[in-house]
Amino acid sequence: MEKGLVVTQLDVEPGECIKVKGKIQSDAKGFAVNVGKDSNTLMLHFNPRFDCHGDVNTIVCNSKEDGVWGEEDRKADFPLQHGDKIEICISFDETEATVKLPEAEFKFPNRLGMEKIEYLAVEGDFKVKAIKFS
Ligand SMILES: CCCO[C@@H]1O[C@H](CO)[C@@H](O[C@@H]2O[C@H](CO)[C@H](O)[C@H](OCc3cn(Cc4ccccc4)nn3)[C@H]2O)[C@H](O)[C@H]1NC(C)=O
Repeated sequence: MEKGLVVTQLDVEPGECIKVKGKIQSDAKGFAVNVGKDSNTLMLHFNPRFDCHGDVNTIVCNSKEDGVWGEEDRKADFPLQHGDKIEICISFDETEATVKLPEAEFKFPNRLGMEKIEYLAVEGDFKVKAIKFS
């Protein structure tokens, strides 16, 4: 399977923002935005599922430590639609990560106590248009 976008060697600190602008494919089954240290150590796996892994219209968040997934956190809201052009803004502090979407905001605990984000990956049915760090 083709990999999506991967950015390494980042140094994103608490309070700073990672902005990923793009389009959800019109036939999207799901996509994921991963941030953390590397692919095996994730502060946040933000995974909107339109219809995959047995979930329909569900946002699943999780962490990954040394390659092992943590406990999933399923969000109540699903403010996304096929074909949406959106900007996803991810920031964090010592206690939690925040994901801001155009019409919703989600929190996820900083379970690993990460003090910087060095890795960003976007996978699945999301076409990245731009990335901005602010
Ligand atoms: C009930 C017993 C089985 O539980 C199921 O176990 C599955 C395997 O662990 C869980 O699915 C995994 O959940 C992880 C988060 O907790 C990740 O989402 C795993 O996917 C990683 C991944 C990303 N990608 C790239 C990608 C991402 C998005 C769309 C297309 C490709 N390929 N594999 C995904 O395979 C799935 O969320 C879980 N379902 C439940 C309800 O717990």
